[in-house]
Amino acid sequence: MILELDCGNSFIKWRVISPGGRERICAGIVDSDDGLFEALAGSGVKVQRCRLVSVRSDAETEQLVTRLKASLGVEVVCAQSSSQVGGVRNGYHDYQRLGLDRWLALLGGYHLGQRACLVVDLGTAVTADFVSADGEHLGGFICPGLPLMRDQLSTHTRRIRYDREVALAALQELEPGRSTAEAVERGCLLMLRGFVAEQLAQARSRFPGGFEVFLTGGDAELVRDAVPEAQVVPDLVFVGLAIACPLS
Ligand SMILES: Nc1ncnc2c1ncn2[C@@H]1O[C@H](COP(=O)(O)OP(=O)(O)OP(=O)(O)O)[C@@H](O)[C@H]1O
Ligand SMILES: CC(C)(CO)[C@@H](O)C(=O)NCCC(=O)O
Ligand SMILES: [K+]
Repeated sequence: MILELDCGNSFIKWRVISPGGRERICAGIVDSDDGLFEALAGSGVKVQRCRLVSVRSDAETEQLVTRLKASLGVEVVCAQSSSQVGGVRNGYHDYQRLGLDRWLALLGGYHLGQRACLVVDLGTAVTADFVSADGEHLGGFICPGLPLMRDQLSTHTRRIRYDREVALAALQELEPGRSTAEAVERGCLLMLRGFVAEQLAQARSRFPGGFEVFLTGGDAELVRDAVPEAQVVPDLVFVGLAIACPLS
């Protein structure tokens, strides 16, 4: 079995796939390293190999890798920055600065789409990246994701306060809010949808020959009806991880 990890700023997404990579055995989302080891122990699967991508600090990533090696007794392969992989060329001036989750998601998108693509990842941060039909990464955009937008509002104002359950209910529709929770939750979601719509408009003018749109990340579902033509691929980073870190 192969254990795959996507270590983001807020959560670790994990999954276990069959040795050939065709079958997904189990998967989950945890909010800490401890949570990961608990979930793995609970799943009862025997892991033989492990690969991961992390956008955490080098120290945090090394700590997790050390613990994985010790507790599972396996080698751990970490995705690394690269200027070129799988027919895609990194578009950053300094390719090492491009977030590895973005790099893998766009490798995955280009691999699945086989033509120009727009990849939008909606997590703690929201990112959009453009890849041309011939595999040139044209760069992208980063903005705060929904969790950061709402936290900033409540941190920097005195009267914006409401609890999490009210927030979830507020997103059932997008009429102008009649409570603080509705006004903030819907306002932030409209900002996200506006961002995604703008990326789509940019892709249309950049790629007149057509393109694929991929949505991924924990909040992808919240914007999907703003982009009916998009494919929602929750595991897109893992598609790219398999390309960047093939296990022989
Ligand atoms: N089961 C879940 N557990 C946690 N968050 C979830 C879950 N399902 C959906 N989400 C949403 O996913 C968002 C987090 O997205 P995601 O897990 O893609 O990124 P992240 O790890 O926080 O950050 P990064 O962008 O650095 O990967 C949260 O805002 C939350 O609303
Ligand atoms: C933007 C995030 C936080 C998204 O997870 C990550 O890709 C990252 O830390 N990137 C580094 C900065 C950059 O991509 O330019
Ligand atoms: K991510």
